[in-house]
Amino acid sequence: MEIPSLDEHAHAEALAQLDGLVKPVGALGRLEELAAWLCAVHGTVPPRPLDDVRVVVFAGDHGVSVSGAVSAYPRHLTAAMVRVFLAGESGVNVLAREVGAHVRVLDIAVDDPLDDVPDEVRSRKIRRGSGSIDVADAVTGDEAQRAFDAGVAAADAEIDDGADLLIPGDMGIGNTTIASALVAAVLGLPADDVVGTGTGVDDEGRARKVAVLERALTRRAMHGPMDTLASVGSACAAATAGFLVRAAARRVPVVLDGVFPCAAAVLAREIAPGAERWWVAGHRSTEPAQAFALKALGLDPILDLGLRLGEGSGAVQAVPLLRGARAVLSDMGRLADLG
Ligand SMILES: O=C(O)c1ccc[n+]([C@@H]2O[C@H](COP(=O)([O-])O)[C@@H](O)[C@H]2O)c1
Ligand SMILES: Cc1cc2nc[nH]c2cc1C
Repeated sequence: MEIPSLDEHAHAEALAQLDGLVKPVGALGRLEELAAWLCAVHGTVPPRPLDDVRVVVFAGDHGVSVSGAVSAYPRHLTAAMVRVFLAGESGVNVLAREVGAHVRVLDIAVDDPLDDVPDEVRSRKIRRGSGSIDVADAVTGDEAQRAFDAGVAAADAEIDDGADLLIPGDMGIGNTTIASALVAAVLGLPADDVVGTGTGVDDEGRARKVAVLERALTRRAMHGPMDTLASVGSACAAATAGFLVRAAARRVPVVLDGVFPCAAAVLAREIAPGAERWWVAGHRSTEPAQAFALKALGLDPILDLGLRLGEGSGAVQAVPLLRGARAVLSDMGRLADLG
């Protein structure tokens, strides 16, 4: 998929106009950078409003959680949380409402039956029951590709429906182990450096996660990003990567959230170099793998609130700052007009 360049002319013009606003040069700090980035994304100064913000939560289970040893919570919570998203009562639902963002949940690979949820939630389902990455591939190469394509289609659906800004969210017990494995595999990092405590495992739980990664990373050679997604990733990671690449290809900005979407972003960047220019990092999670992923992507998180919920919850909190950055360029007075 071809990734367009950002508009460098609009970026330079934005920086020049920012310097001329009624404030000391540079006084709006990071907001100025974000304003210029939005101009480069939209190719206009000021950028367009970000009215229609959409979170798509990719929900799925991971074979690695079957043993119950890598998460502080039982795997059945993945399916249960899908119903919570649909009821509008999850953390991201509540926070998204505050900023007027829409939340959709997609069952990509939830293991427990979800026969009671609307068909559209399951319309992009890839499979149930994935491999535990320490002993087997998570999914087949064909499933990884189909999941990637499902993510592409999910982005297309939101963009065709008028989305101005996209946020990939995640829900999946055990997915911090998967995210860490992906980051370690692509960046060549030791397991012990990338593994965190996820939902809150103790030292022994963390040591089990490290052992899983060590086995997963040496189990077999991986040949390219799609093979890595199949081997130590998951259908959800592949779908998130597809979503990210498509947003960039269609010039729609993305706010990245915590460790899982950021790990998927590292893979997406391998698949489509340059796509990362269309993304900003919404917040810094507590997971070390997210810090490595952001560094590799060259992204500096907007917020640092100690969040580790996932779902897209941190990214939605950055939306008012992006809107503020746009408003500065659009509505502030100019020094030159002071006389
Ligand atoms: O976004 C993060 O950085 C983050 C950090 C820790 C946990 N989570 C969420 O918690 C779940 C994964 O945690 P775990 O311990 O089961 O691997 C999954 O549903 C994630 O959305 C998310
Ligand atoms: C309750 C709960 C909600 C979540 N949201 C994202 N990950 C989660 C993990 C748990 C355990």
